[in-house]
Amino acid sequence: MIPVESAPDEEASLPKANGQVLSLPDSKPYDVGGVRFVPFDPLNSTIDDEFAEFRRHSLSGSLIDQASIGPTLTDKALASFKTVSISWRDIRVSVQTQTGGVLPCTKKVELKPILRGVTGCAQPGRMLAIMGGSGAGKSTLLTLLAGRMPAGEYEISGELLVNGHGRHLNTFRRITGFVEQEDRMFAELTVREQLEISARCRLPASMPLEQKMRRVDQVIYELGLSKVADTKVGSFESRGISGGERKRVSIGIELVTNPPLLLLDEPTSGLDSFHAQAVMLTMLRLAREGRTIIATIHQPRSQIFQMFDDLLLLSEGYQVYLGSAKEMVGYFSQLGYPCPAYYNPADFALDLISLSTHSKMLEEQTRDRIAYLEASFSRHRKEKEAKLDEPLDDAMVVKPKETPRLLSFLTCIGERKYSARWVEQFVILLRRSWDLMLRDRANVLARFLQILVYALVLGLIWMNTGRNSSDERAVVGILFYLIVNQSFGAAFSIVFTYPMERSIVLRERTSRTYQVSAYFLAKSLTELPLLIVLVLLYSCITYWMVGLEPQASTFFTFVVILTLTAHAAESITLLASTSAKSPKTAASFAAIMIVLSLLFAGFFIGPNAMPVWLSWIRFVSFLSYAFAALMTNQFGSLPSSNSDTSPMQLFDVNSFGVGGNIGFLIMLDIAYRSIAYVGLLLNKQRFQKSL
Ligand SMILES: Nc1ncnc2c1ncn2[C@@H]1O[C@H](COP(=O)(O)OP(=O)(O)OP(=O)(O)O)[C@@H](O)[C@H]1O
Repeated sequence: MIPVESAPDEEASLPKANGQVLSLPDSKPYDVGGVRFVPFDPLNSTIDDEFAEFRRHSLSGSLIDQASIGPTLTDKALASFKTVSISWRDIRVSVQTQTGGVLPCTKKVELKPILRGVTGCAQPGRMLAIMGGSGAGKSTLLTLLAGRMPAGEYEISGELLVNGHGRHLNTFRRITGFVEQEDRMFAELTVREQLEISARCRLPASMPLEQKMRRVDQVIYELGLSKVADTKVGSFESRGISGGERKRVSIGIELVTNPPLLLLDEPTSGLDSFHAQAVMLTMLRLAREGRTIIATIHQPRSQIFQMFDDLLLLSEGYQVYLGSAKEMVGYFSQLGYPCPAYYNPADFALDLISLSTHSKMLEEQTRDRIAYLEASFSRHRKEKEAKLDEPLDDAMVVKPKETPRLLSFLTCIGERKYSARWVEQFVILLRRSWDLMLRDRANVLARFLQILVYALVLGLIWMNTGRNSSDERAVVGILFYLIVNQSFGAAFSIVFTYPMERSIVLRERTSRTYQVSAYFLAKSLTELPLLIVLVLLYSCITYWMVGLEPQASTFFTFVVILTLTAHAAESITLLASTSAKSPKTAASFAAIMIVLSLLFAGFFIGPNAMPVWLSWIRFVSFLSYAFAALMTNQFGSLPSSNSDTSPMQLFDVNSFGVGGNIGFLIMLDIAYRSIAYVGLLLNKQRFQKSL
């Protein structure tokens, strides 16, 4: 274990010479923060023996008896592996694209190839870089290797093995850390909090909390985040940690579970060269501890390029190189493309394999060159393919050496689908939701201000109206306005909450951090105390200023009805927002539902005057029960001067009484929330089931 208390700071932890951060030597032992690292012997595979390597690692990446495992990895078999090698062969991916006009009959569906036969392998203790120009297919390949290809859109073929076996995608995803290009996390949480949530939810329930926290400390140290551990991550609006630190937090969220295979999509994008180098150095260190690291990367500087062990080059979906990163320049030189002196090999490779569209002539030239490079690589591959069927002798089997720092992988992965128990997930999420709500102080203050303004303006406009018994119609208008006001206030306060969290929640759900039910309940309960306080404040001002029925029991019943109305409005909004993909769509859906509830509440049009085929809407309109409950509460016990013109008669208020209407209101509220929960459950990322 790394002595966390005496952890050196981030810069001190990087190997240096003359003040310059250096790339780590490939195979020599090195010191980091007083700890001696003994890296794996690099396997020094070259393009010439690529297939021998591919074969060896497919069969020997695991340290267990291969014969005891079936063709597809089960959880139990997987847990026996200490390291993971992944190999793929002739991967082809195409996507269906639509061209043509707006009308369905004028549209043409075409199959666009993205990857056209890609082969490779990634081995423990090594870092593989996938490079290529923009649109070459890097992210597609990485996403496919991570087992996260979106369902429906893509056609995929090829072979993919994990430690020599077909993979079970759900299990595979659990042992894989996938760091996306975009950093999706809560701006208001600190670095430590982000990692703690990941550790507490994703490490096994049997692991003591102290050990989980030690793991968080260790990751913070490993990623050089000690100085910013208690700083908020921040966002575009509120400055927090730097871009490089953000990227490392994203990596840390995946790293706390100690995955043996880490895939990173453009981990250096948007970073300055110093931070890019620091991030990649961290990756190299993690690789040398025995992990398998695969990263897509765009135009790395030469120091970063030197850190790669293996390289896979893609051009327009074609594979033009696979092998040792160091051998790449020699390989292209043999093909007649020497790298100029003092040139960054990464720049050289990208210039060589990129399609230029500046002029027709250049495009033709570069296309021919790419075709030649692809054909050369293909020839090379076919020569070696025959060797794959030859039996391997024992001497060829490579077993990674255990280093003092080699972590015991997969001990961190629990046997259950979700590592933490439901109650624990719920408590963690409740705490997070609560913190997020309170830390968004501007929003809480705005909600208080909004309630005060609404209540005071309303009270001033209709001051003492209720005390003037001849003005019963005006009181009805006020009662209806109160519930409409509460409904829209509550709806707009939460309409953006879920859509704004959606991308983070989707990421967390994909990595099986928690169950949706724990998240949903935690989120629902967090809103409740603030809602009650706000309704109470609103009622205290309006009720007495307007001069409604002065008994205490009527007042408290009024508060209960208004609270339930606001809660039901929140539920219907949640229903709209969990089914929508963007805040704008959520707001439109919520507005439609609340306006329909309002139109059929019985204020504008009585039940008998409603068109028969539409009148069913009043039964699912929460405002119709809220309005009837408020009317009965206000007028139910009052002797009317003229029963024909009493407000209860005029508005055809139902005879369920206050209790009955409150009961229906609660039932509708529960129904809306339940549908919202189902919407949330279904609104998830879906992945291809094959490969
Ligand atoms: N769902 C899709 N629909 C249409 N085209 C797609 C789809 N997915 C990928 N592509 C296309 O496939 C090609 C490869 O995309 P990919 O994102 O893998 O490239 P990349 O090498 O990662 O590029 P960059 O470095 O710019 O991110 C691109 O031309 C992209 O437009």
